[in-house]
Amino acid sequence: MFINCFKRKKMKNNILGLSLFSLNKYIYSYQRLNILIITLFTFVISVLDVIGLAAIVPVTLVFSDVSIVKSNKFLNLIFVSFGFEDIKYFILCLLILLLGFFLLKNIFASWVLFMQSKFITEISSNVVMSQLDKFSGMPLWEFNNMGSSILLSSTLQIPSNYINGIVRPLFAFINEVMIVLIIVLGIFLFKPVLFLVLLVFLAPSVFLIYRVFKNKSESLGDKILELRPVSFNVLSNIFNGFLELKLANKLNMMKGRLVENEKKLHMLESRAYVYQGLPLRIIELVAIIGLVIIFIYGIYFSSDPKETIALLGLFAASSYRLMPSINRMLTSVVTMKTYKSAIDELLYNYDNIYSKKSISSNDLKHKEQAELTFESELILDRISFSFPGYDKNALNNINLRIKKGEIIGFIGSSGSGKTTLMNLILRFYIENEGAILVDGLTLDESRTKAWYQSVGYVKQDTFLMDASIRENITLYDENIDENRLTYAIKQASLLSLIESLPSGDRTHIGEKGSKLSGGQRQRIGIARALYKNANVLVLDEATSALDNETEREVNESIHTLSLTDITVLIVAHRITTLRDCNRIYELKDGYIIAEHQYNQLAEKLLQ
Ligand SMILES: Nc1ncnc2c1ncn2[C@@H]1O[C@H](COP(=O)(O)OP(=O)(O)OP(=O)(O)O)[C@@H](O)[C@H]1O
Repeated sequence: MFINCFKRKKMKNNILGLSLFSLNKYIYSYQRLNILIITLFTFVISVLDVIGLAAIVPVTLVFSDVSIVKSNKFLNLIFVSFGFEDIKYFILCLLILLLGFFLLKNIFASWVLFMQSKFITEISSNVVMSQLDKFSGMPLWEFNNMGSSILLSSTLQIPSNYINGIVRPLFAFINEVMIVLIIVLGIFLFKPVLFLVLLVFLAPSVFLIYRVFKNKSESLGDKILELRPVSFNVLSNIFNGFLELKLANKLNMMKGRLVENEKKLHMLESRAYVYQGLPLRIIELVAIIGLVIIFIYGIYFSSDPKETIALLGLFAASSYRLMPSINRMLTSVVTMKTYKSAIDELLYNYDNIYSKKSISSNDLKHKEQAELTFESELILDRISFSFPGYDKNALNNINLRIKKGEIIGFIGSSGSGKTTLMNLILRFYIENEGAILVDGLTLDESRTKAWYQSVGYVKQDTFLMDASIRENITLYDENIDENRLTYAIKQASLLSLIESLPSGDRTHIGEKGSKLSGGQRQRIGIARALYKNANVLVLDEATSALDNETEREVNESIHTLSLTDITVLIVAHRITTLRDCNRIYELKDGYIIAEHQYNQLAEKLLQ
């Protein structure tokens, strides 16, 4: 569940609350015990840290005045109980004990750090998976509108920003807060005067540093997040339009835009880096001012110089330990502020995009799925559809009755609604009015998953991977059904091609099928649908970009399909593609305006 606006406003400025809230979303119930154990161990380390700090005091006391071993009750008890005779040997043993303690403490602390990093890696996988789920559940038009640069940034860059800019600093902050609190509590109990000195010097300066840097960091983070997709976008344009840009002599201009944007980004990142280092410098200065003030107090106001020296020693020791911790605390919060926008991107963007006009895969996960077979007919009953935000319908009152095994063609001028109609049949879009029925059953959310399994889709630019032919047909099926593969290859008229290749169907086809002709690519798309055992095959503009010879090859595949019981819906600009159709519907402005037979239509067009 995502938080409502009220909570959102309240949390908006509280980076710690917001970070904890967001983290909660990405920790699954079985991982909660881990986080408890890690927090407990972190607490133990903090206590050990304070013990280590406190242990330095008796050792330095013994060094400054050896007679303390006898006069101090506690030290004397150890000295006598363990049968020590030589004070020097006793001090040596104390030092070895101290060393051993620090060694073990630091080994344990490193192990906990390792556990923590492992846990953060798990969270990072959860974040990426959750982002991918979001996009795979997106309505088609939103997905297309988004563009690949946003997709890249949202699934790779933003999760990485979130982990490195929010989760790691949050864990570091929690570690340091525990240490600081325990040290401060120890000082309060042991030396209230020192506690007061720390309170007067360190607390206000820490607060001031935080106030100064937090807003600067947040605005820096926002700017960085804005600029990052710009670089992705320019790069993607350079990649996709390499040829055209080169011919138009615009490649250098594009490179310039990329470099300019990266320069701005690096400047912002450098500033963020400086902001992260500054607090330590300021805290160090404040600590030195504290030392000077204790000195002045000792010289002018104290009657007991020993007390001043002890106070100075303790102040120096605790500042020495507290300074890095306070610095890390501040740096963590400043970093979290810098990357706050990553939380906004993860939690709030793309969450409310699911409209009723599309079924998202998230919806399907939660809906009980029913079986569906297609044995008789597919009916489109008074279908109307408009895109969100558009008043005009893209489709109006579409009525169709398609029998199993029929081949149906769709023609019409550009923008008449052919692709929209196919997207409705494929259930990428959902009608505003009317219904689609398969064998009398309404194609609602409960039957969408089963329907996805029975339809195949071949577009003009068939999706092809840089893999072998068989991998492209089976889409990396782990248990390939060889009989079905052979059937699909034959029906899609790919057999002669495969037989001519030295590695047969194991031949790699290059990026986007660059080693194949247009017709061969389309036929791989058809074979894929056949391998999937699709009952319905949608060919959208599958032959419009092909030359006559390759079009003939694809048409041959369509003809072979017409002899099977597969239902084929063909959207075409080329009339010859529709030769095997039982009927051809003509669309205009979202209406079906005519029904044709191939021969009549061909004659009409020839006249
Ligand atoms: N994502 C979208 N958002 C808003 N309107 C859209 C969207 N996609 C298509 N349309 C509009 O819907 C109408 C039908 O478009 P569609 O793509 O279905 O036409 P088409 O007949 O397939 O055209 P073509 O032959 O050029 O592919 C057009 O007016 C188009 O502008």
